[in-house]
Amino acid sequence: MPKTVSLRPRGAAGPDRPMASLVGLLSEWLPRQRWFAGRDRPVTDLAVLSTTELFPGCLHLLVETGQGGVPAPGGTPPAGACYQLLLGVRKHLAPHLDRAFIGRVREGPLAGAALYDALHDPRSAALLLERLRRPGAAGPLRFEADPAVSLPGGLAPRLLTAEQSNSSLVYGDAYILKVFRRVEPGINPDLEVPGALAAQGCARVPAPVAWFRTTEPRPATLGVLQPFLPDAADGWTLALRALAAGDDFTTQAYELGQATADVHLALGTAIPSAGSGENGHTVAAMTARLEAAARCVPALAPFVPGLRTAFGALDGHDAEPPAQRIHGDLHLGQVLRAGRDWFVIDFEGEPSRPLAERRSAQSPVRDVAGMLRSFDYAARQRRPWRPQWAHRCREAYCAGYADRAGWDPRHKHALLRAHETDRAVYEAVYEARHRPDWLPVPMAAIERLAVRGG
Ligand SMILES: Nc1ncnc2c1ncn2[C@@H]1O[C@H](COP(=O)(O)OP(=O)(O)O)[C@@H](O)[C@H]1O
Ligand SMILES: O=P(O)(O)O[C@H]1O[C@H](CO)[C@@H](O[C@H]2O[C@H](CO)[C@@H](O)[C@H](O)[C@H]2O)[C@H](O)[C@H]1O
Repeated sequence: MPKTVSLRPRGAAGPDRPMASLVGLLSEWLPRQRWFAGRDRPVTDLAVLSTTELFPGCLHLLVETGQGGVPAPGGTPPAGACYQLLLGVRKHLAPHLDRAFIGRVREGPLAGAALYDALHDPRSAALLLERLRRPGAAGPLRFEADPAVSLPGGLAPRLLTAEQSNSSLVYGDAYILKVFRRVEPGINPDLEVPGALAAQGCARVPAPVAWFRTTEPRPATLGVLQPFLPDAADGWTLALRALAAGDDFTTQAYELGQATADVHLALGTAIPSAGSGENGHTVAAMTARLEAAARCVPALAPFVPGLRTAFGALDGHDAEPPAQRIHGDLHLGQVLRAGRDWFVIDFEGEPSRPLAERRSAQSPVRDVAGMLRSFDYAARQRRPWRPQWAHRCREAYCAGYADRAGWDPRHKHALLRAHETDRAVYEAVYEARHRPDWLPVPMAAIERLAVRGG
C-alpha cells in the first residue's frame, strides 16, 4: 500500500543521520544529471520535502536544493529549486542498472541498500504506468486520467536517452510519459496547454491522456502521459538531414509556418488571456534581459549598445499583435513531423524563466522568432554555413504563417528583429551554461543584429 515513509529509524532522536547519508548521496549525484538546472555549482543544501513509497522498492521524493557560491558564466539556477526523484532501493543492483546507480545508503532502515534512479528500471517504469491506469492517491500524490481513454496494460517501457530537460519513458511505442524533473507550484503548461488545445479540437498536439500531481508541499504537476507518435521525426533531425543531402526544406518550412499559426489561433480561444497581457515584449523588458545576460556572458558586453538600438527601434514602429498564450520556446526540436503533418510538443516555455512568466500572455512574434533562429542554428551546423538555406526557410515559414494567421511576420520587420535579438540573447546564456562549444552560433546572430541590423 503506498504511503508516506520516514527514512529515520523508529524512535531515533538527535541529528537525522540516515537522512544526512541520503542527502550526501543525492547532493553529489544531482549536479551530474543533464536535467539538473544548476550543474555549474555544487549542491550545498538539500532538504527532502516529501517521501512517498510508491511501491515496494521505489520511493518518490521531492527535494529542494540550495547552491551557494558564485555561479559560472550564465549559471543562474534559482535558489531553492524543487526536483522530483524516483529512487529505487535494492540490496543488490543488477548490471543493467549500473548507470542508474546513485550510491549505497550508510545508515538507518535502508543501510547497505543500493540507491538508483528508478526511471531506468523497467519494473518501476511498468508499475508507474499501472498507477496511471488506475487513478487514485498515494500519500500526497494523485494519479488521474482522461475517463474517455482506456489505457492498455503490459506496454514495455524504455527510457529516452535524448538530451532532455526532463525524463521521458516510452511505453510500447504507444504512449510517452514525461516525468518533470524541476517542479514548480501550479499547473505545468505542458499539461495545461495541450489539454486546452485538444479540448478545442486542435489536432496539432498529442493530447494528455493521464497525469500525476502532488498536493504537498504545494500543488504541482509531476508528469504527463500522451500518445507517442512512433513514425515521427523531429524538425531538427529533418532539417539537418535535408542540409546534408543538399535538399530543399521550404515545403516543410511553409507547412511548419501554417502549423505554428494554427496553434496560435487555437490557443487564442482555448486559453483566453484578455486583460492579462504581460509586458515581457516591451523595450524595457528586453533591455533588462539583455543587461542581465551580459553580466553572465561577457562576450555579449561589446554588443549591448547596438542591441539596445534594436529594441529601441520597436517604439512607435510595428503594431504588436495582441498578447496571448504561446509556445514560449519554439524551435526545430519541439516539432515532430509524421507523414506530412507537423505536431508541436513541449509547451513548458524557456526552462530558466519563472512559471508565472511562462504562463503569461506574450507576443506570438516570439514563437515565430524562435523558429527563425532555429533555421539559422541548423544552417550553421555544416561548413561552409548555408545562409541561403536559412533565408529560404525563413521566407517559406513566414509565408506559411501568413497563410493561416492573416498577417505576415515579414511585414513587421522591427518587431521581428527585436524578438530575434531577444531570443538570441537567451540562447547565448543557454549555450554558455549548457554547451559552451555552441556559443558562437547565437553570437554570430548577435553580431549581425547589433552591427548590421538584421
Ligand atoms: N508525443 C511524442 N511522440 C513522439 N516523440 C515524442 C513525443 N513527445 C516527445 N517526444 C520525443 O521526446 C523528446 C523530448 O521531449 P520534450 O517534450 O522536448 O522533453 P524535454 O522537455 O525534457 O526536453 C522530443 O525531442 C521527441 O523526440
Ligand atoms: O528543448 P528544450 O526545452 O530543452 O530547449 C532548450 O534546449 C534547446 C537545445 O536542445 C535550445 O535550443 C537551441 O538549440 C537548438 C539546436 O540544438 C536550436 O534548434 C534552437 O533554435 C536553439 O534555441 C533551447 O533554446 C533551450 O531552451
